[in-house]
Amino acid sequence: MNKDCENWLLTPAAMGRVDDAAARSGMNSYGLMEKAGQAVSAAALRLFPGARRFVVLSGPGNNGGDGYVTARALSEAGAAVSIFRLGDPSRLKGDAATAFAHCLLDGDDLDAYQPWAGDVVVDAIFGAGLDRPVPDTVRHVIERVNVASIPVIAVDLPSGLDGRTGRVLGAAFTAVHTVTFMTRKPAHVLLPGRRLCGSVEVYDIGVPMRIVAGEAGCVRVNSPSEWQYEFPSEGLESHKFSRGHLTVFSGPAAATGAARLSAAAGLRIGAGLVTLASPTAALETNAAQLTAVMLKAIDNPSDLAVYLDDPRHNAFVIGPGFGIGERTRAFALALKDRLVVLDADAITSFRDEPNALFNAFSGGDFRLVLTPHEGEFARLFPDLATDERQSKIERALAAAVRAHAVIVYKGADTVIAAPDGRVLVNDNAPAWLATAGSGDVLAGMIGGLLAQGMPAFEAAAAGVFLHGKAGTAAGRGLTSEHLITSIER
Ligand SMILES: NC(=O)C1=CN([C@@H]2O[C@H](COP(=O)(O)OP(=O)(O)OC[C@H]3O[C@@H](n4cnc5c(N)ncnc54)[C@H](OP(=O)(O)O)[C@@H]3O)[C@@H](O)[C@H]2O)[C@@H](O)CC1
Ligand SMILES: Nc1ncnc2c1ncn2[C@@H]1O[C@H](COP(=O)(O)OP(=O)(O)O)[C@@H](O)[C@H]1O
Ligand SMILES: [K+]
Repeated sequence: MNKDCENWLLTPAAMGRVDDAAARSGMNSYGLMEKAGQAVSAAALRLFPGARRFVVLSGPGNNGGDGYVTARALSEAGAAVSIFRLGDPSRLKGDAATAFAHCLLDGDDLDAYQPWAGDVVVDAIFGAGLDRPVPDTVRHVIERVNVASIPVIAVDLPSGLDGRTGRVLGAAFTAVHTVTFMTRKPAHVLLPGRRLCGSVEVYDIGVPMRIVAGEAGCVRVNSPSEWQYEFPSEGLESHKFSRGHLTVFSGPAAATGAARLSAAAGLRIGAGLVTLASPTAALETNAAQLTAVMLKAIDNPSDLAVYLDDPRHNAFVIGPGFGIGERTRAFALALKDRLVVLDADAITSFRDEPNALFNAFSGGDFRLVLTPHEGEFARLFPDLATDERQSKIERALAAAVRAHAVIVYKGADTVIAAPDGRVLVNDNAPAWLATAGSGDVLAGMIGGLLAQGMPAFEAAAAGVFLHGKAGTAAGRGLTSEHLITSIER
């Protein structure tokens, strides 16, 4: 993959504009299609050297054009190839018509394809141009291929997948491998798309980088290069006070564990000091289980006001196990001038009056990080959550703008969005992070990075990435306690 653009995500519409600009620049656009098809052919031969037959399914647009180039290249390499077409090939236009004309193999209608054992399907029916549910002919061929367990290599995207949202339009192939061009698209990283793509190969077909960069925007895949420049580094001059002071609010005596997980994670990610602010009634329970984390009794907003008199208490996590209601809202609003991660119960507490929260944090730099999972997101942003037209990226961004906050919209495909338009999609989280308390650990990690002076967007992105990395290092069967000890900065 080209290093310049390995994290970029372009929507199909943006990639369409790239194609147009490349053609206007005087490039030979058929040459791009030729390279695309050659790359797919090479991948097919590399991955399935023992295939009895490659079956190329070619559609009515340029994705189908890529398919005709692939079929020709496979045949020239000596492989057995059959082509099945959607639509009348005499109606192909432009480069796809040229690719068809250069491919001298006979083909048949898509309906006629009956899978044989030993087939490998090259799916070139639809790519970026799919804009409505697939027709029945395609749905039926997908079903036949699935039933026969035929491996599929997808060209650009598995047919049926919406490149912008990662959703399935009617039905979609499940590929073992997808070859896409220049950059990944949102559907390669958003669910369910990511699961349907198999391994994703990004092939540079030679569109000049300046043209791709012109459409790249601020939506990327989360990786250290997106936040490393702000990552805190301790030096010889550091002391614990210079590394920030994170405060995590504990719930009542019967619900203290979640906050302790956040606090321990905040310490582990490098905050110099971490205090657990606990109701007096839960002090003993907490004290029995804390060592490096400090403890402070805070029962009500006036205790909190006194605590906030010390400006060194710079970052806060509120929500894990804290309880839902008026007291939670009062605590959260009292923190409006500090760096805050608002998670779990604290999110739910604003279900009926989200604007009270958004308004409190609306002025100045963004300093609020909201970490909702799917259900919590729907409580704060019900209209966005139910808008089927928008992708998870678009929803997170709209929420960030509305809340004047960094949004960490959690899941296996966590999206991190800032009000200024930056968005990162995370793809390194293992499925075994779906365990009790793992979100509490994440909130503490982000809080610990905020305490050390990392700006909110970068802290959120780094927290999510390092959480995924820690989960991978901990391995299957991890518990949240083990996750914390696996955190590496
Ligand atoms: N990125 C790059 O640099 C390069 C990209 N390249 C390739 O181009 C691909 C994009 O090509 P594309 O724009 O022609 O779109 P594509 O996916 O072939 O589909 C459009 C056709 O499908 C039809 N159609 C759509 N939905 C339908 C439905 N539900 N049911 C039935 N029909 C439906 C639609 O018909 P219409 O809507 O006009 O009726 C139209 O005929 C891209 O994925 C990549 O593989 C390379 O060649 C090299 C350079
Ligand atoms: N299937 C999955 N694959 C990868 N990461 C996941 C998956 N399910 C959940 N996660 C991650 O695990 C964490 C769970 O957080 P949350 O739902 O708040 O759990 P809890 O409330 O138990 O702490 C989030 O960071 C989320 O992104
Ligand atoms: K395809």
